[in-house]
Amino acid sequence: MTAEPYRPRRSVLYVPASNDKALAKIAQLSCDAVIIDLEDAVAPADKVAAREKLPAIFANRPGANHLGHRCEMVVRVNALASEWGADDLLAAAKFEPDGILLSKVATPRDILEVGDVLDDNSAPDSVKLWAMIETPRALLNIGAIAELGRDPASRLDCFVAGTNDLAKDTGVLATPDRRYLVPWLLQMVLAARAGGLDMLDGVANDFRDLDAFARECADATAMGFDGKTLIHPAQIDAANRAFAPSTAALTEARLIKDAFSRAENAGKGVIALNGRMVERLHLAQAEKLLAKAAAIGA
Ligand SMILES: CC(C)(COP(=O)(O)OP(=O)(O)OC[C@H]1O[C@@H](n2cnc3c(N)ncnc32)[C@H](O)[C@@H]1OP(=O)(O)O)[C@@H](O)C(=O)NCCC(=O)NCCSC(=O)C[C@H](O)C(=O)O
Ligand SMILES: [Mg+2]
Repeated sequence: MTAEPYRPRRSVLYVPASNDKALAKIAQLSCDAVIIDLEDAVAPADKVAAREKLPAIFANRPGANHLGHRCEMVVRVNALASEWGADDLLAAAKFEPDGILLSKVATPRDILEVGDVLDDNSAPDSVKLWAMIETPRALLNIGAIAELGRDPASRLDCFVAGTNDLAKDTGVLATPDRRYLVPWLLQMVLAARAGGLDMLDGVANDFRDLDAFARECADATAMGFDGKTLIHPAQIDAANRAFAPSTAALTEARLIKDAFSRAENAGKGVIALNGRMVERLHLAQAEKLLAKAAAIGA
């Protein structure tokens, strides 16, 4: 696997395809990506009409911002086993979204089958697959699913935690501190890293409580998530802040970079910096962080 340039996915907002007012807002939002939802945000009676809005939605695809980033457009389709899934997939693929988010994934086969459909329909390689990790079977199979990320032909690019469905299907209590979900969230991060995938945290349903939301973002950052899925525009700024490198981390990264660039440290694998051991792996980490900060203008 070669390292790809950093693509920010700090804030990823679900927008129900059935909600015209919300759809009209997309161009003004400062989130890194939107997920046009055909799945759980859309009532069964509205599913077909929601899918028929895709041409108009993609006709208004946002352009690049001042840093050259375009808000990614991803479509979440209904489970392939459902009556809508296959048609959703073919309809979404036509608009060459940045990603197609598969709901209720259970096994690697679910990803491979969709990849085959996209290949058969000549979808360009730029159309990636994102997978919801929201079923007990997905969690049990997560290592094998993540392994697909190591093969670019699979198109698998990103995992999204579906904590609402996980709580529903397992009976786990979703407490404000998410203590019973944390082991599974960490397992998702680990698997995503093994497969070279991005990993997005699940949604915070209580969208009016921005203090609780900021705490949840801080926890997600500490757990290693790349960003958070959101349900309301009010959550965007806090997510963008939380998943950006902190000032302290950037200061530390610059110190490490400066130290290794000094003549006396040339060729050294390990140095002492302010009483701490610093290795070249820390330099690589620091350079990655600085590149991330540059990409988001932090
Ligand atoms: C939760 C909501 C139903 C709340 O909507 P509403 O009461 O209309 O909120 P506001 O009045 O505060 O909205 C203010 C304005 O912002 C716009 N808005 C609201 N939400 C969005 C959005 N998601 N994207 C874009 N714009 C949005 C409103 O239209 C208002 O605009 P205006 O009137 O012009 O000022 C609603 O926020 C909502 O529907 N959110 C998304 C819900 C959703 O997509 N759910 C499914 C995904 S979550 C999930 O499935 C998790 C996962 O699968 C799991 O298992 O965990
Ligand atoms: Mg779900």
